[in-house]
Amino acid sequence: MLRSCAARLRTLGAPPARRPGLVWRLFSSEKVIHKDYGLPNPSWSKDLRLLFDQFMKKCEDGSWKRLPSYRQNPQIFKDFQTRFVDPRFAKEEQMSKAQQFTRSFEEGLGFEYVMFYNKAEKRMVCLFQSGLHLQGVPGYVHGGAIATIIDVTTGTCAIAEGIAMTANLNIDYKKPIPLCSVVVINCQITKTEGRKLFVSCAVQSVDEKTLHTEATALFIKLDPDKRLT
Ligand SMILES: CCCCC/C=C\C/C=C\CCCCCCCC(=O)SCCNC(=O)CCNC(=O)[C@H](O)C(C)(C)COP(=O)(O)OP(=O)(O)OC[C@H]1O[C@@H](n2cnc3c(N)ncnc32)[C@H](O)[C@@H]1OP(=O)(O)O
Repeated sequence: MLRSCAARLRTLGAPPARRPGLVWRLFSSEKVIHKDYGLPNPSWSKDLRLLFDQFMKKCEDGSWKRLPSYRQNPQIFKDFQTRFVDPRFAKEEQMSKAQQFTRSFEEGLGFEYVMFYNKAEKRMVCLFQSGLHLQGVPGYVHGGAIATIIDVTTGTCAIAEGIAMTANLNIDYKKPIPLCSVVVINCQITKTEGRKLFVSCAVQSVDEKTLHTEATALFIKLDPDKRLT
């Protein structure tokens, strides 16, 4: 498994394939191309590509939607920044350089993933391939990296309902995740109580035979009249 990961990484010197990105126009003549990281790249294994294709098929009837994914703060957070980020701690110039943690690694070395959302079922599926720089004990993914991708998947599921932050995250690590393997992270909103969103999550192997991790999370929708700090 490790060897096949290394072999894939050797191909990364090749020029990146052209892939669609989001174009944000700042001024009429100025364009910034934002690369969509939720699309296949040369580091993706056969498993990840096969699952990606299966889920893209599920998108054809509109029940599932692939979520694009960018390094910079997504547009949905622009309002968050204005309302909740204290300019004393985060200067505008710094904020323009801020990156989503999970997208800040070199291609193939960190978190390679794509998420699919089913609005009717309030369900999010993340297809996740861990890179060599996410190692914890030798040959396995670090527990903090697993917590991170669970937080991001459950968080994105919650944020689909409105801007929210993690208040609580409980994780049961049942079986270690081999480094460079692909796992399927399945989560769903199970209950909503006022501003509280309860999300359950399971991390399974591609063949669904191994349950690696289970988690529950509580997200709180932010009150626009309350400061965070
Ligand atoms: C398909 C479309 C998708 C669109 C998605 C698009 C883009 C997504 C792109 C990127 C997604 C990135 C996802 C990132 C996810 C990562 C999330 C994080 O990591 S957040 C960082 C970690 N969290 C924090 O730092 C939060 C710190 N805590 C707080 O700031 C506050 O506690 C709070 C969570 C904001 C809540 O504070 P608030 O004052 O608003 O609430 P209250 O305290 O009044 O509580 C309300 C209610 O909740 C109960 N509560 C609060 N905390 C807990 C807890 N820990 N456990 C249990 N219950 C809790 C509290 O008792 C109140 O209950 P009640 O009303 O019944 O009294």
